Amino acid sequence: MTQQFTLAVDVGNTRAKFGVFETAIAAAPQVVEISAVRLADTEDLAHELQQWLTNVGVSKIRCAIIAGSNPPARDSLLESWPLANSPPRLIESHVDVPIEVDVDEPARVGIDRLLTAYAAHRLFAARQTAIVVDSGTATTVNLVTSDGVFRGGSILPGLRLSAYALHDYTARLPLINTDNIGQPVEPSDAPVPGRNTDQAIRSGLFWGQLGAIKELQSRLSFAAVEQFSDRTAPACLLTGGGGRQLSPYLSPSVYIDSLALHGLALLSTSEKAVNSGNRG
Ligand SMILES: Nc1ncnc2c1ncn2[C@@H]1O[C@H](COP(=O)(O)OP(=O)(O)O)[C@@H](O)[C@H]1O
Ligand SMILES: CC(C)(COP(=O)(O)O)[C@@H](O)C(=O)NCCC(=O)O
Ligand SMILES: [K+]
Repeated sequence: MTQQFTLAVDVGNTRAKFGVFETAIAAAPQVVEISAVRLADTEDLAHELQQWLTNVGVSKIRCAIIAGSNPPARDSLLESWPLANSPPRLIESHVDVPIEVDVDEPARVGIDRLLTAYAAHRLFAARQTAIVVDSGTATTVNLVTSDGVFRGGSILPGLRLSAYALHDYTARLPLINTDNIGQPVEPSDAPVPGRNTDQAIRSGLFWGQLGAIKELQSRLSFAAVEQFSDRTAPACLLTGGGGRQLSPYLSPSVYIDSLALHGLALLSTSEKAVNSGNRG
């Protein structure tokens, strides 16, 4: 069995996610390290990546693979790619992801949505309907039927974006900080009924986001049966920077840190990547 370390990079609209995986043909990629850098906090992603690899002590990257919903930031990282011996394979288009895409315009679907759908079906919900929730800059709630076909989904503003929208487009609403990666939200953090503006926004944003996701989950579960005759019990997979906050309230659901990276790591074990010469 060929064993190797794969570097996967997913450049989102808020954060770039870095992952090192142990990958082997015909085996699920194993996480070695995952990290994320806020784009607003760095001028030089390439330097951050290099620094991170040094810190985690992974010196022998055998192949690198990159994608992202934020092409300008992705491209600036590509231009100053720090690993001369491991030029990254770019996953840019739906034709690079081995998943059938049943929507009007497959080319317009965010590559992050396809990668999470692919990882969900191949790694976490192989014989089930999968509902994939990515709580990122935007929140996306997507359907993958048990035959592994991406059926589309819904896009709504994410928690942070919604907080900014309330502040930026009103005269009197304060900017509420919703950032809380890794910490579950307690009901006391978002009290209902809110007794002041701060609490009203907090509870509106959090329970509203949660309610929207639940409604979409229920509609997608119904659509799986009614439109696609898919009667398997749906699995709900949750990822993204807001995922951990939402996860306790979306049960049963499984939270997976940076699910798109898992999709990239899995892709790196496919024939095309193995033969592409991306070896350090
Ligand atoms: N410290 C934080 N900084 C930024 N976003 C955070 C933080 N904590 C939680 N979040 C949530 O994570 C979301 C961004 O998730 P992320 O996975 O980084 O998105 P993207 O894939 O779009 O880059 C924000 O909208 C916000 O709701
Ligand atoms: C919806 C998204 C902005 C989500 O990106 P993210 O918030 O995770 O950075 C991205 O998937 C995107 O730009 N999609 C293009 C339109 C579509 O998926 O149909
Ligand atoms: K994303």
